[in-house]
Amino acid sequence: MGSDAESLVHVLLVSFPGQGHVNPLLRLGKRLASKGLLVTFTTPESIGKQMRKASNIGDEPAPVGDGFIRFEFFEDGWDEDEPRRQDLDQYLPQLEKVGKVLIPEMIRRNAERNRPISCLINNPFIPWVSDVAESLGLPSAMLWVQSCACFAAYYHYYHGLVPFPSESAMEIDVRLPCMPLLKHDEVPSFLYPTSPYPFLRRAILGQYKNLDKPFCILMDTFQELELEIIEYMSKICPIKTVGPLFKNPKVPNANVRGDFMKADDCVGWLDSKPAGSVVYVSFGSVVYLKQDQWDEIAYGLLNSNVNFLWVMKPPHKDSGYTVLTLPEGFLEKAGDKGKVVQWSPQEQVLAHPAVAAFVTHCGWNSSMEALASGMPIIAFPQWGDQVTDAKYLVDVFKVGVRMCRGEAEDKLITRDVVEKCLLEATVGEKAAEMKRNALKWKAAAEAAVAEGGSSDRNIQAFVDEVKRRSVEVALAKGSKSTVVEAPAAAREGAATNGKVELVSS
Ligand SMILES: O=c1ccn([C@@H]2O[C@H](COP(=O)(O)OP(=O)(O)O)[C@@H](O)[C@H]2O)c(=O)[nH]1
Ligand SMILES: O=C(O)c1ccc(O[C@@H]2O[C@H](CO)[C@@H](O)[C@H](O)[C@H]2O)cc1
Repeated sequence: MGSDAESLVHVLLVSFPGQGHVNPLLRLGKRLASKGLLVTFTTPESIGKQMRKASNIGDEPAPVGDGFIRFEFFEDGWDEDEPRRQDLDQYLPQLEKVGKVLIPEMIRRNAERNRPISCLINNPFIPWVSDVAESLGLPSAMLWVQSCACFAAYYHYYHGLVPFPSESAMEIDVRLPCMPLLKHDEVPSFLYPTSPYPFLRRAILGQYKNLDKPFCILMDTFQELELEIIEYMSKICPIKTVGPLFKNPKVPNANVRGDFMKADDCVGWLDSKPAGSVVYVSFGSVVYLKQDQWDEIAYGLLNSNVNFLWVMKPPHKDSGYTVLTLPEGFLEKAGDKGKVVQWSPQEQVLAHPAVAAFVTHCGWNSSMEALASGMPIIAFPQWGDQVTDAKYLVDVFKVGVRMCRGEAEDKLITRDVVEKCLLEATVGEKAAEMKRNALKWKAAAEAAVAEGGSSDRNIQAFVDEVKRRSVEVALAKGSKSTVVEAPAAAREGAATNGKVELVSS
């Protein structure tokens, strides 16, 4: 490794191996690197292998702005084709067991190679990373990869601060401070007493048991987007909003990506379409719909006569999901009006002028990417935070129409409803109003990440704090200190705590 990289303060990012977790943590890594840190990103080798195959990940540290990012994966102790990886109730304890041994070894190895690690950062589902940090006398931080509203909902549930739906009162609304009233089915669905995903409830709440350990909770949201709830929760927890992380003004083209699958080429096809004529349809990396729902979406797309780009990712062989098919003759009928891919370069798609609207499952990454790209959405949430995100996208941020309320409703959304929503979001006054609102959020997001904006100031303050703590760590360990520049002076300028004014019908 070049001596330049060795002289930098070094942070280790440990990610849960899910696409919706890797993407924001890797984006944070690039942002920290661009501000002059050496960043090592790690996740299990099973995913590392996929990332190396799909993306441009080399063995050497990649320069990003003033710093570098590098990758080091760790074995999770299971055979390559172990099906239990698909069962989080079995996989999370396995990750904890091996991670608690292998991450300290990785840290020791790096120290021996003259690049001592000064801070650990994890994302949800692997809260034991802060135990590892504590046991080694290192500071730790956590990147929350959902909205602050969801963070607040889980926090209030975990501490029993307000009543949530329970077996005896399934349909109660939930009133949380500084948030709109949430109907029972707008609360993160892992908290429903009937949730079929109790392991995901356990996984996400696991972080709250360890919430006193990280010195900072970074969030992929921005001040102006969730102003009141961020201010409220910041009085309780050490929150710093740093989003939208996917917008990195300093290194927009950094070639380091974390896709698990190579994206299919669809930009050429989008280039051939008129501006604002295409609907992009994607349900993220883990949601799978049933075949009858898939068919209704297919016919809704055909009947609406819109151009469409549809992501149809193959399920993991051990996931228990069957491979979805398209109705007979669908592709022929669609002709050049439609394109179906297995995985898309979503950031590029959402930024493309041909795209008019996004049918999304409302995962938080997709939601932030849409908001920050000025893209109206058609909400098709299924579970977890998605149902809360849909509520905010439609009723609070006012950038979307609702196509469904979530998997718990167990309702087939018919082709007529699909068609109606597609047209509502792409043609007429309501569509124009949503686009105006979306463009306001795009501008607000750009201001937040621009030099001196709210997220940029928070990242800079975090980097300064990591550097300050690295000196303490080095002194405590009696080892050679890493070179630390003086903390950047507090930045002035584009900061605003103003609200974004929305157009409302
Ligand atoms: O075809 C696709 C579908 C998704 N994504 C990316 O995968 C992530 C999905 O995260 P999200 O939180 O939206 O949903 P999850 O997959 O975790 O349910 C986002 O960053 C998307 O940009 C992508 O690059 N191509
Ligand atoms: O790999 C899994 O089993 C897995 C991956 C991701 C999951 O949740 C997704 O995470 C996103 C970030 O928290 C969230 O916004 C999205 O809605 C979820 O689908 C769950 C399981």
